[in-house]
Amino acid sequence: MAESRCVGEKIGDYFQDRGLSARVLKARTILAGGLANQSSDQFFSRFCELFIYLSQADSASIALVEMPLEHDDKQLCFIDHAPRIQALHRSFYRLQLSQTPFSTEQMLVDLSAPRFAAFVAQYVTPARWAWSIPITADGVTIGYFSVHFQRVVDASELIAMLAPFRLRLTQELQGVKRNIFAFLGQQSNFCSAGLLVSDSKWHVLQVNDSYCQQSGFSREELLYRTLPEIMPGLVESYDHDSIRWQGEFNRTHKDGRSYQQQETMMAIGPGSEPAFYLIRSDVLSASSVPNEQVYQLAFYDELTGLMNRRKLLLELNKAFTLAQQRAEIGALLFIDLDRFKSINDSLGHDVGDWILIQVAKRLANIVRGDDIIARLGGDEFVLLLTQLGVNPTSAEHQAYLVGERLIRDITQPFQYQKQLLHLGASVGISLFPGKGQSPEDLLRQADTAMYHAKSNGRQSVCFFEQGMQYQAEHRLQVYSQLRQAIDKEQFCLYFQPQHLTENNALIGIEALVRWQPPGRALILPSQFIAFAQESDLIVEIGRWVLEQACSSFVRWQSQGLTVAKLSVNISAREFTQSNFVDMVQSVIQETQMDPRHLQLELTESILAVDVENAISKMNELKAFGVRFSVDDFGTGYSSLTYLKRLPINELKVDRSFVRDVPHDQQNMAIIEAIIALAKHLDFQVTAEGVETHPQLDFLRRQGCLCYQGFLVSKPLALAATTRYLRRHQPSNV
Ligand SMILES: Nc1nc2c(ncn2[C@@H]2O[C@H](COP(=O)(O)O[C@H]3[C@@H](O)[C@H](n4cnc5c(=O)[nH]c(N)nc54)O[C@@H]3COP(=O)(O)O)[C@@H](O)[C@H]2O)c(=O)[nH]1
Repeated sequence: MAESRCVGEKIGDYFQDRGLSARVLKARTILAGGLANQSSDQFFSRFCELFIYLSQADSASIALVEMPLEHDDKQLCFIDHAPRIQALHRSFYRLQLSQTPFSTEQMLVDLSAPRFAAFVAQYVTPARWAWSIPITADGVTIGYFSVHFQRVVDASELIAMLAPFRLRLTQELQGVKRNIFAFLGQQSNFCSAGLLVSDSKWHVLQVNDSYCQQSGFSREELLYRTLPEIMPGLVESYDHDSIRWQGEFNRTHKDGRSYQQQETMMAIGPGSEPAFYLIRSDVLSASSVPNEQVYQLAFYDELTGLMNRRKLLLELNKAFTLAQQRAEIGALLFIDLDRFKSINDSLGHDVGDWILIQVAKRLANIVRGDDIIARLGGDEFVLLLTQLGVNPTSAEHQAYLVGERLIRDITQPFQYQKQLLHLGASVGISLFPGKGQSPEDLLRQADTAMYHAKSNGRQSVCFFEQGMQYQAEHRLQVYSQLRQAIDKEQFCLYFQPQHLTENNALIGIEALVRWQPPGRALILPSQFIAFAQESDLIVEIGRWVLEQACSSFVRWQSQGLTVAKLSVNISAREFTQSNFVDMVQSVIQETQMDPRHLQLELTESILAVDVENAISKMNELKAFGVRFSVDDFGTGYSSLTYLKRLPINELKVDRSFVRDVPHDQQNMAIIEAIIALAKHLDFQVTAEGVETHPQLDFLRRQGCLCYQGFLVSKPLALAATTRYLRRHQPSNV
């Protein structure tokens, strides 16, 4: 049998092998460097180019799997491809799609098998091996990455090379899917005009039924070809400077008839360099859809009906010119919703979409006739206020009042079925026209100010100041350094022991992450965790921490070094991921950790966002044996009602309360109250940050079961933890 399928290797297994060869590490480094600053537009082609170079392959492609408009068969859209390899790659992808039960597995195929003979024969130097791996999101295959080789292939090496980039690959593919297919898929069913979408290199990515009927060609015959082949003369005539370009052409039907059609072409996608083009074709004798519809598709957000980024930039240009002519001030308010992501992740995209529509309606109620509202994508909205007068102080004040009002309106709960959903908003404002300021600058400045509003504790309004620009650049720098730290595995774990107050026996250890850049001092979590949380990198870091902590714990157990519990910190972004429970379970399985020893530390704020969802996730893991503690207890907002309903095992008294014991009577009273509450609810209590004997004596007297802190031990590196565990085994104490 010439074909070998790597049966049994599931995606989750790919990450197990940590004994990576120098070649793989070098390839990862080059890929990370080459991809770090790639925009979404360039990402796929750069990825393929680098992968071909590093794996000494012949060709590579990335394809998106999508249900077609007729719902008959799965479609493939080549995101990146060289025309000469299309047929070969396509036949391979089709084969993979037909293997439904194996669709989450990689495939390695010998192309000398008879079934590929017809395709291989078309090439002067056909590849010998084809390797393909699915790209999955939430367990669903959304695309494939495929590489073809002359040489014999080591699939495990390819997987190891790819592993750190899978998440980005998935995210980029999801972005394309959202942009293009949602856009065209929904519109084309009711559009009797022909519609095609091409990428910036003129490859046809999607076409609707009407175009197939007009031209007589099937979708299969049109996809993957180029616009110059299908519509000769169009690209050459197209005026890149016009927003919506139109021309008339004589076309030839598949059956040889010639007919005349009007073709309208416009660029879509963010920024000044469009990623896609939309082409509408109207057979001149029979057009029933108004051009208005095409305009609507290109300039308005499909979900909310608000203007999109492209239209906003056009309006901004107009507003700038007018403001300059009239010497009047305007303001741009950049709005980002707080907690939207948690709701979207936990309650699903339908609820997320519903919320966005409601927010759009509330914003519409705030604005005056001339003001403009746009949705830039995700949970980002923009309000453009014009004609705020000539006095900067007064203009600033008016913009501030609108910002405050919109925060107030958005903060009002949204009633979704029987649930009340709570959102917030952070608002950044930049005034215009400024010296040398372009519409794009204005948008960037308001975005930067919004970021500051968010880091000021959310729900606030912040004006742009020049110094913020430098901070924004700094953030970008930290982001790419953290990204590299993940790819190059520059993190390590420290462990802090936890002891019983009564007899000082060792009861647990808490895993605490550190960042060790080569040749530089160790970086504490306070310097990067908050940033990792904002940028979502925490999801990857968190998984790594859990894997490493569990693996170390299991290794200690196998050496006879026992300790009752391993605590691991979980951040809100990790917990609200829809696959959080699966992720924890798969790490437990991969590392063979006994879940009864694992305690996940969640903060009060995580639990307060969406209690029902938190309860269901925690119960699922509790059934598996996992335990939970509430970290930094007393510093956030805890409703006693939900505390009772959550499957919690332990409360951790925050070290800010312990710090001034025995001098601060108020904090001592709070500690007493927490311990009493825990007793009633049958939770254990661990006090954090214990540094002195009087603090320990006080906690012991109050009946606090466990403590951790510098008094007994600082967090220890791996080898020091092993020695510590050895010293504190019951037999050695
Ligand atoms: N999501 C994740 N968050 C993490 C992870 N690792 C850490 N963190 C978060 O960072 C916070 C700070 O951690 P760290 O700098 O490691 O500080 C810990 C201890 O060093 C410190 N500590 C412990 N005892 C004392 C003491 O006696 N005095 C004193 N001044 N500091 C002390 O407290 C931190 C442990 O606290 P806690 O987690 O609340 O138990 C940390 O709080 C996490 O929120 C991670 O992997 N993922």
